[in-house]
Amino acid sequence: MTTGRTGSTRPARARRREPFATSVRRGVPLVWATGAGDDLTALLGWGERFRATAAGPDRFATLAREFRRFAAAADADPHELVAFVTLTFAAESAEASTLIVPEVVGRWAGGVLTTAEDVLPEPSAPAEFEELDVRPGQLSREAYRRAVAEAVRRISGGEVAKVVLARDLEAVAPDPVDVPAVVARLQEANPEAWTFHVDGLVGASPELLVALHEGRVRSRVLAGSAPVTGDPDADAAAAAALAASPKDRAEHAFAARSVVDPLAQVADVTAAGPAVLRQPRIWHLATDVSGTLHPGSTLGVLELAGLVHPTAAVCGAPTDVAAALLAELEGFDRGRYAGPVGWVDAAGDGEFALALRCGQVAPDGRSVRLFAGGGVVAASSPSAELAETAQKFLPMYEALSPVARP
Ligand SMILES: C=C(O[C@H]1C=CC=C(C(=O)O)[C@@H]1O)C(=O)O
Repeated sequence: MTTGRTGSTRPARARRREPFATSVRRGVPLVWATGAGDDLTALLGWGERFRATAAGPDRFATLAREFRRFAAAADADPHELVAFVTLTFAAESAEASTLIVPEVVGRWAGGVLTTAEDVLPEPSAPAEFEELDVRPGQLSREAYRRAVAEAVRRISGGEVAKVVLARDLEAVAPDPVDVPAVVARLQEANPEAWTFHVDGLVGASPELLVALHEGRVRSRVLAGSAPVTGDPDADAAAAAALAASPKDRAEHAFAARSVVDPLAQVADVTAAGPAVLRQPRIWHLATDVSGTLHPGSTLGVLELAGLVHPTAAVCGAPTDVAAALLAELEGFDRGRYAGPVGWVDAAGDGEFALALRCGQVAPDGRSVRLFAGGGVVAASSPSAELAETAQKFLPMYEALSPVARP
């Protein structure tokens, strides 16, 4: 399904020197942001010039085709014509995978917001502090523990090697959630992550599914976790234990292979890792993958995302068995959680994160469904996985309720 019109992109002409937190308060923009301080860069979008939605196994190809069709009719510099995209985790999801070309694109860098047109809304005033009421989601804590125990049994029986199991929470607000404030807090607290807001999906993911820039491919694969507590000695010990943990290294190896193998079919890639990566609330094992698309390749970043999704960081191994098992054991629709989220331009370049550490804001803005999951392998324990998911809810929880951080 598509709506919208075509037109041409005018040269950049409006520049505003203002904090990122002010730029995101101009209406409720589409957001893709990463970096700290002077290195913070963001792509922002206002309004809707074109929207395409898709479902099912062909959702990647459908959105890529619809965007190409739109771009072909638009008289624009391919690198200036940008779409924000969120795709569902599962082909069977009842939710839509959505691609939005904004009316106005903004680029925030070096303290300056640059837009092609000087038509932005004035920044809104922040909402009053409001504590959200966090309620159980569709999979209770006890049900999650049971699901992990059952997954370990199935792994021991040889049915599957790894499966990633998630649970959800419902954060309910008396007034509509102040999404710009949530975005600004997520970005400030998680500068190494990719902060996003696309079609009500908001979060800060530390995991880059795939990026493509003029033939150069990048990915950051994460799997294997330990909590960051703020105590330097305990944190150093946790990082060392994570780096040496056979359970986490096994969990990570599945994820790294699930990205490197498909990318190697279309690009010359090398992988560096795993290294221990510190996020504000959690350590991860991380492998950075980089390379160059094979000569003559016409693949864009959306097609690359479709090629690697779902990786074993969010699904498991073997992929098809793990996908069926997680659907059976979780028993809920993940929607866009753990699906690709990011942006693409009309040249096919762009960046996609895995939608982790995120929530889906309800259409009335009064609730946010939060998700977190963990990779289960033979040596996993239900209580440890439950604790790990609790740790992974923290970035969203802290951004929704502005509590002091250590
Ligand atoms: C599935 C999630 O995390 C993935 C990414 C990093 C580490 C993970 C882990 O250690 O289990 C997961 O594979 C999530 O945050 O919901």
